[in-house]
Amino acid sequence: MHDGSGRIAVQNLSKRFGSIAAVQNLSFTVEPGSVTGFLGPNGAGKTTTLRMLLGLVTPSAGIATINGRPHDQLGNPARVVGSVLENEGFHPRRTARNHLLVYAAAIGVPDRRADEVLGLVGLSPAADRRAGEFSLGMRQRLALATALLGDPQVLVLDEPANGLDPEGIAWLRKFLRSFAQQGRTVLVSSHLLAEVEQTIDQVVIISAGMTRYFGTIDELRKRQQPRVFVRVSDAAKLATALQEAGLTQLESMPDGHLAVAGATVEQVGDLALTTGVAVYGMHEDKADLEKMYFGLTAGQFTAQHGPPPPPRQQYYQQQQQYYQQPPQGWGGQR
Ligand SMILES: Nc1ncnc2c1ncn2[C@@H]1O[C@H](COP(=O)(O)OP(=O)(O)OP(=O)(O)O)[C@@H](O)[C@H]1O
Repeated sequence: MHDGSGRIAVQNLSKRFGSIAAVQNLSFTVEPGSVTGFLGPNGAGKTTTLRMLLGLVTPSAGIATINGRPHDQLGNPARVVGSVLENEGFHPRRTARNHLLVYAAAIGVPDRRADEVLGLVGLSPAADRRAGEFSLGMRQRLALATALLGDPQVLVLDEPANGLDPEGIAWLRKFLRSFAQQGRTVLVSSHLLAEVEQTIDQVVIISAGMTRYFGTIDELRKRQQPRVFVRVSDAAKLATALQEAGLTQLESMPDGHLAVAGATVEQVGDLALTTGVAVYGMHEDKADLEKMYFGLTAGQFTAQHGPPPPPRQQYYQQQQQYYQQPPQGWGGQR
């Protein structure tokens, strides 16, 4: 049987659909008590990965486990993991409560659980309305209620904020956090960092089916370096002075600015003054998580067809420093 840990482990997971490498050697873990974001642009392989985790797609290589077991070895999986995937279908003429009663019977939980989960997702007032009349946001809540029927230890949600209004998103955020605070596990996919940034503790970022970053969101924030952009009378002279002062991460921008990473405007201004170059303009580019996410996932479509052209290539390579190798010690491929 499974180990009851609430841990999700994805190890060297790959999936090919003919010539398309949808997922390539992906590895990450999701621990209980946390909300983990699973981020990547459209077509990055998120849904395919989640479907492999949930036993709906067979991996070409590698293994995805929940509680130490692949999905098909979980016994009564609805008691362990609840999931909401894209395009969940509901019988349009069935009421929300009836829909839940059918599922409750299928997984062997008492009927009263249907009303409990309707309450949990804020759908009690709509219990007797037909699902066909529901808005997209209400359907998302009903799908979540269905996932919660078995009182699972683990929740896996694919783009759950789709169709939710700002109030719905705020509600979902609070719900997922309190679910995780009970020592449960939440893995939530999105293609928008901003949508999940305030909800998640951990993040797995993928692009073109490969892991680009795996770690805490705080660590990701810390890795960002603000840059100072300066336009001067003699950029080469200032660059030499900056390097001598230990500020070596420099880049000449196409618009003539010199970008200096890890420096303050005061440092750059003072150095320009002592070096004797005139400053025509200067601004600081504050650390921006969204920009960094974009940098990590940029090139998804160019990477497979040769290197992207400069200056993007330069930027892309810079971002590689943020790439964090998955933890060592994974088992081999299955
Ligand atoms: N059943 C399938 N047959 C063929 N190709 C597939 C199949 N499912 C997914 N793919 C391809 O695998 C790649 C990854 O798709 P996937 O749906 O996993 O990405 P995603 O990150 O979930 O994207 P989105 O955010 O748009 O939902 C895409 O190129 C997609 O076209």
